[in-house]
Amino acid sequence: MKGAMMEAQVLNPDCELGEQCLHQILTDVIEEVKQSINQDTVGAEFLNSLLNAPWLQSLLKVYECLQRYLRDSPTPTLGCASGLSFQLLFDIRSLPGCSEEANELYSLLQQPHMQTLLSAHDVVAQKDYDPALPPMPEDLPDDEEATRIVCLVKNKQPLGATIKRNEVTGEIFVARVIHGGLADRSGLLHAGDRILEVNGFAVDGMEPKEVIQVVQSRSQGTIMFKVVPITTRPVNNQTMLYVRAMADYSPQQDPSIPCADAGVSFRKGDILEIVDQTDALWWQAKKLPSTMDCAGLIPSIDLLKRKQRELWWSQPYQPHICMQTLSIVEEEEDLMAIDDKCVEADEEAFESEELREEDDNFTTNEEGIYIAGFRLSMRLCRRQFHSSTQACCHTRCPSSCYSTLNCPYEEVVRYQRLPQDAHRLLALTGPSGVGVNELRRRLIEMNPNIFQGAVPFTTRAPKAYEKSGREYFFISSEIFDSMVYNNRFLEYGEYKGNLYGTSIESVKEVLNSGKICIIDIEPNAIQAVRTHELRPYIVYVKPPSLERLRETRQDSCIITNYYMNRSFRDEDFQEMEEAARKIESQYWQFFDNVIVNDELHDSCIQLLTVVRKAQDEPQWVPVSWIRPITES
Ligand SMILES: Nc1ncnc2c1ncn2[C@@H]1O[C@H](COP(=O)(O)OP(=O)(O)OP(=O)(O)O)[C@@H](O)[C@H]1O
Repeated sequence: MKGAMMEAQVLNPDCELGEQCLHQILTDVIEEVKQSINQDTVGAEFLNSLLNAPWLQSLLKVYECLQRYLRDSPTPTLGCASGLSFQLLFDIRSLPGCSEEANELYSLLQQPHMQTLLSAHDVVAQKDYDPALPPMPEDLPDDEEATRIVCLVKNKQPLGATIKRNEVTGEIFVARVIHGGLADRSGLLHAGDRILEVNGFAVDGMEPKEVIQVVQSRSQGTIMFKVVPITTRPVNNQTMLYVRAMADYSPQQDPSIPCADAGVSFRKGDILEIVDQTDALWWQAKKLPSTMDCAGLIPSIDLLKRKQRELWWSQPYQPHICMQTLSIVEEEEDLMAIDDKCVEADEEAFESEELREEDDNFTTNEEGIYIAGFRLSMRLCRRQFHSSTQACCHTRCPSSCYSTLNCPYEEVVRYQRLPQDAHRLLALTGPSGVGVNELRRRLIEMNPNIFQGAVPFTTRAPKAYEKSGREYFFISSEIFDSMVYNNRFLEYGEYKGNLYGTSIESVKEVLNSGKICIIDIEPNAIQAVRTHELRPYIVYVKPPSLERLRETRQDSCIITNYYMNRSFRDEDFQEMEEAARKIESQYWQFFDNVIVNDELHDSCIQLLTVVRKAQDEPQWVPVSWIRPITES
């Protein structure tokens, strides 16, 4: 702007900057910009439209006037022009015969516009800007309460306040003012104000419902409240808080909510902006993304915990997944009796299958680059745990088993990975057979320089062709146990007497190398993966409809506990659908993204988009990942 002014000064030498003739300067600048528009410059067009804007022109004119006023600092020649005009009117009227000019002056001074102008002149001249209040009535009783008349102009929006009745006195109070609602924006109604009248109706003794009827009888227009304002208003020192809901909530199904219409319903995984926590039981929040100004009621963390606990106790007892120990798994393995109808693949069979994998290029890509983390034993070991009654939890479990009960809202912040930060771990999960490994493999194959799997650990002996650190890290049972003891595994388990596990170190090694680590995890390992060092982005691979499964998996094969690569059957699809339902009901809140694996090609493209999003776009992540809680 300074540059523009200098330029303008050159254009019009008659205009001195000292005289503040900005308007003239601007006109010259516009002229200059017009010429540059001929050169088809987009920036110049924009500047032209900006400088031509009527509001800017008017503003500058006002500015000039004010500058002139400040410079001249005029003083009024008289302070009571309206008084003088009355005197004149009186004098003219009392003249026996008056000239034409006197008559014209009389009619001019009599005009309301002129009188208002003179009166405004006097206010400015006398600097008498305070409102004139009527004198206080002298017979006011000493105990008279100060009342306030509040007029709100209601449109179709709700008023944004709830009321309650004092059961002893029958008085009606404003219970709460909803953040961002009409009442809140007016700044005139506050929680604790006692309502005396609504639209002229005295409300003392009325039921809250009746009061609301009076309010609602006027859906639009002015609503007048006569209130006794609360004397000590709580200081509003609210800070904005963002949380991820870990439970579902429906105000319509909650008999304890003070006003269901003011409630906000939410589902697991929704992000809520909490704007008011004044009330110990009912907070005010907005569900994001939101275009609404007005917040609504949600249960506070303590109240929601209580509700969750009540619900939990009212449900039939189920042994919790985290209560199982390794010995139980061993028993589970015994339960894996050989089904007459199945041919159980024995160790040898698996070995030969593993060899065949190599031949099939299953773990090497076209360039012969080895892809870690797809070995059958590891996959079968995990699958066995998953399919065996879902009762085992061989995952590092830093949070409590009842984490949802302990923390129905998880505090989150917006996190944008910086280019110099390690990539976020990409963890895929889904029901067995849905295609998690297929998608993962394709992604790594497409771009082995960008994506890499984590090399698992095992206690089994290496085969002749295997290399430690490639297929597996081969370690002793003692070392494996100590790693378990030290919580170094994201998940681990036993298969045919050997232990297998994915360690945090394996994942970190990939991340530290600058690549994107992509792993598949069982849903019950999600909690273990969600740490600030890995900052995982969790993608749920969801099966499409049964119909689409039948259509798309016609030529695909499934690896079951007993069969290698057998064709999908209808019961596999049904099992997959059932497993998906269970996973979604338990873990939905942890999913950052969902891919419905319908057409494989489309799913791969979707996954690539998701990966880019995960690494390059801001995401809501637990606050503890950004500000780790230090233990004292
Ligand atoms: N969208 C798809 N269309 C057709 N076939 C698919 C699709 N996705 C995966 N498949 C095939 O389904 C079979 C099972 O997929 P995959 O092995 O990836 O399952 P998974 O989810 O890893 O399950 P598990 O962990 O139990 O092995 C494979 O033969 C795979 O090629």
